Amino acid sequence: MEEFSEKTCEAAVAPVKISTRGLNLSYGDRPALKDISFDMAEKNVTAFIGPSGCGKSTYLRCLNRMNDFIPSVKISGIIEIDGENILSREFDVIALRRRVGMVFQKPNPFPMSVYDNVAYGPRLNGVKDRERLDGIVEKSLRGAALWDEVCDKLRSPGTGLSGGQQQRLCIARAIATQPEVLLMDEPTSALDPMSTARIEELIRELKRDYTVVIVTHNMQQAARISDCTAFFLLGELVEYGGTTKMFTSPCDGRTEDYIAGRFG
Ligand SMILES: Nc1ncnc2c1ncn2[C@@H]1O[C@H](COP(=O)(O)OP(=O)(O)OP(=O)(O)O)[C@@H](O)[C@H]1O
Repeated sequence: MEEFSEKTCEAAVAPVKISTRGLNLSYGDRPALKDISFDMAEKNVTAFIGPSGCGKSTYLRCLNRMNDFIPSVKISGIIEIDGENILSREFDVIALRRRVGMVFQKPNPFPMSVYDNVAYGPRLNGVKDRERLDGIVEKSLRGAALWDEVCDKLRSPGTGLSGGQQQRLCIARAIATQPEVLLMDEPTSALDPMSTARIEELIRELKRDYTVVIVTHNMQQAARISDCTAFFLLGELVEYGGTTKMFTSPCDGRTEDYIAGRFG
């Protein structure tokens, strides 16, 4: 494969997990992503920053082929996960969505109990044995730092938890199927500062086991939790590199202006 050395993150300390080359996406005739090429490392946190409408969520949705649901989308280029092109027609999308979990902006627990929310994915995958399910539910809730708060109300509705707890429940649900990659689209934007701090701490823990990709409008959040940062502007990846470097000495004037709050 062609080398794009400027598209690797100097702060990444692990092998490449997700490699994107020449990715273009348009909604009908309106381009939303233009010639995106970069590599994300395994078990790192990569943050996507940039003003509204610059293509961050669109790129995130490419990683689990959610854009397949939008009929007007035209896409070209390559995204490889572990060396396999996930955009190819032959790629098993159901298997991909098992490998790539997603957490959305607003907590969206299913209208069922805490237990059933977490057991939902494993059950879909054919796990029926009660003891095994109990084990998965406990492990996932512990992994999402929620177990201690809900272990005595597993049969209560997930929607009855606080907003921050609901978002951690959604994280538990996402990790219950043991994905390799966890996508998070502004996961704390609907939460109060305390719940946000709890989720940020959790994200730092999650990267022990998962490759985390997070879209955030909060620059301090990107600086606190990510190893590498990608700055998108008008569908282009303007700059990509180690978070510390990006926030202290960015290479591109547009990155500097955005980080300094001069636009966006
Ligand atoms: N389903 C869609 N149909 C048509 N255009 C869309 C669709 N989703 C996004 N777009 C357009 O694609 C562009 C990129 O949007 P996208 O949501 O990816 O940006 P974003 O950087 O994630 O924005 P935000 O930070 O506000 O979430 C925007 O111009 C948007 O209007």
